[in-house]
Amino acid sequence: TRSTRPQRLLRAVQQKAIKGDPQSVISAIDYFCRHSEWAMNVGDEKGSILDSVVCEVCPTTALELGTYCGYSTVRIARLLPPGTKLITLEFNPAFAAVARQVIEYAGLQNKVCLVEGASGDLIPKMCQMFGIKTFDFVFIDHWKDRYLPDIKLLEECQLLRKGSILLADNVICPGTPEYLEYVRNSPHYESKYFKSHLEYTKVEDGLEKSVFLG
Ligand SMILES: CCCNc1ncnc2c1ncn2[C@@H]1O[C@H](/C=C/CNC(=O)c2cc(-c3ccc(F)cc3)cc(O)c2O)[C@@H](O)[C@H]1O
Ligand SMILES: [Mg+2]
Repeated sequence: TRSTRPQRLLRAVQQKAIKGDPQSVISAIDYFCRHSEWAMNVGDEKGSILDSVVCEVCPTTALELGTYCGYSTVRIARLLPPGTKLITLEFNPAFAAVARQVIEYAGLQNKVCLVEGASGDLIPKMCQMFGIKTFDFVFIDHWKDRYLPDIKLLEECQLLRKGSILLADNVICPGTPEYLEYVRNSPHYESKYFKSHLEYTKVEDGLEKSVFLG
């Protein structure tokens, strides 16, 4: 049977990147998506905004919703100091299998914990599974209609603290109108929009950075 796009993306990493070199894995995926097949990775332009926010926050605990092929997982994990963990949630087993291999190729398996399952089921288990009290940083890039319910769940589970940073992809394209309305109007958040472009295209998109105020 035909390979899937994530499998072809993984093959491009294995053929073009250097094992243990996260930057070469990132470049191989960006090259594949620009010159072979578009894929819904955050990409290089929004990715450098992601990098700067991660470096500014220096999180000790980080969560990613929607691993897909592990591109943003590698971008985030490569910037984390030793001893910190990025927990990434992915409910599609085929995507999770590809992501594990991408993360391992980058040599970042010790900084990442990929948990297979739905965010709605797993978020309430973060404390019992990992002893996590609160997350310093959350990157949101899963199904767009799940952004809002999942941050409300993070609030309910008391997994956010004063100063926790949420960074959401695709707030323009495909768009997350309910999420934007909430974080921009809620007294519990201070929000800022980072204008950019949809990965590998000239279409406008951007990232919304929201600080939880408690
Ligand atoms: C139970 C569902 C909610 N909980 C969930 N828990 C764990 N993982 C979940 C997940 N939802 C979705 N996922 C996973 O996240 C990923 C989903 C990402 C959805 N992303 C998009 O749709 C997207 C789409 C575009 C896009 C933009 C323009 C266009 F023309 C076509 C596509 C661009 C992006 O950057 C995107 O992120 C998959 O790997 C999926 O299996
Ligand atoms: Mg996205």
